[in-house]
Amino acid sequence: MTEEIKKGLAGVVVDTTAVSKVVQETNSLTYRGYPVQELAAKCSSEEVSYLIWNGELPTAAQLEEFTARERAQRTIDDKLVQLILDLPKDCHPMHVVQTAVAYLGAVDPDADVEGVEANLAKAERLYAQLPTIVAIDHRRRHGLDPIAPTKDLGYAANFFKMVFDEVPTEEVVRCFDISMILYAEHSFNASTFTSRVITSTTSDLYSAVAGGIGALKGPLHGGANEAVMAMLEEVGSADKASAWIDDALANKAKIMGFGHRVYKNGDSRVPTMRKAFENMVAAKGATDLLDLYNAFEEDFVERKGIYPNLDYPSGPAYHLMGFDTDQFTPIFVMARITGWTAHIMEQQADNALIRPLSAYDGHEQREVPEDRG
Ligand SMILES: CC(=O)SCCNC(=O)CCNC(=O)[C@H](O)C(C)(C)COP(=O)(O)OP(=O)(O)OC[C@H]1O[C@@H](n2cnc3c(N)ncnc32)[C@H](O)[C@@H]1OP(=O)(O)O
Ligand SMILES: O=C([O-])CC(=O)C(=O)O
Repeated sequence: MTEEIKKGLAGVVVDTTAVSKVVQETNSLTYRGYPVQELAAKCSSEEVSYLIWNGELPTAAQLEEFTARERAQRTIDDKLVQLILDLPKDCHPMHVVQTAVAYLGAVDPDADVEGVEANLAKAERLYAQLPTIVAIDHRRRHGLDPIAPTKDLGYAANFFKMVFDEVPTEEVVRCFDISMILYAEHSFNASTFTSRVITSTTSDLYSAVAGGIGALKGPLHGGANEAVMAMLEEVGSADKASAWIDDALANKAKIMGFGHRVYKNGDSRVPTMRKAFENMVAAKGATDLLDLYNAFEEDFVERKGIYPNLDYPSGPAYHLMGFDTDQFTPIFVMARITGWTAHIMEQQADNALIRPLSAYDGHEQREVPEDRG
């Protein structure tokens, strides 16, 4: 029998989803039917998370209840704080986030309770606590004590306060919030699919999220926002972009922040995030970085016809917000927790074990030799 191999599952439709729709032909993305650009223009990231989980935008009363629940759950227990503080300072922050999620699963007596109600409660708790986890990890690496979350600030502003002990201008907070909206969900990407595979075995939500974190870490996926910044720093300035690209292409390197499995003519989210990045450039007076960003993009697109993905503008935007490069992907986790958990609930509601086939190309069957030398 000759099987057709779909390497990387490219082009394979494996299930249905009502969470979001990515349309390659029109470069469009909708969450529960709403265009992501409109959500970014008109909503807070909290409203968008509510939408992704519940299928509808919240009313004012629903939003008030949801944000009150979120704010009330931000504090993490002292044992988890200590666990984070005890991890090696030079480990990747994604390992810290993954360890913290595994811990939260270990101490949740309802970890294995299935169903939307139980899983939504866990999803909301993770959403509320991930910023606290990321902030503590940032501060310990700088030799600083944790800063407790405050109930008086919104999701994004509270995160800045916990990381930097100050809240930047409203404009900077809004740029960050927009990145949270754009990163929240993207159909069957590698990390969401990983979470769905784990859920399909009837494993628990924490295990599925921890698996998603592992998949997101890789530079071909979420890790690209860190790799973009490292690359731009290595290039140095706009006038060096062309020669750097020459070298990279001669070495057959993948250029980080460009290309996408689904979008071949540009990522639906890039124009919105690019605008947010430009706002950050204006706020920080970082025109050199914008010049480099533009020169690099123009040169690479002209040569290869491969367009930037969301990680290209978000990496330098986070840099200008003051975050360390190796915290960019944990910040992505803070946003994507919403999408992952919505998919976990969707998978659980109509489950089939995900188990594809493979074509064998190893040794012919053979006998184990008696004499093995
Ligand atoms: C939030 C996110 O996860 S968005 C994705 C973030 N990842 C990155 O930015 C990493 C860089 N990009 C890539 O590696 C790829 O574009 C991926 C992994 C995102 C998508 O890959 P695929 O859909 O498998 O595309 P594929 O690898 O088949 O690319 C098709 C061709 O374009 C080339 N190509 C695609 N992206 C790039 C790139 N960034 N740099 C150089 N060449 C590229 C490939 O080498 C390939 O060329 P070939 O046909 O001569 O072999
Ligand atoms: O959809 C993908 O393959 C990757 C991506 O852009 C995302 O997860 O946001």
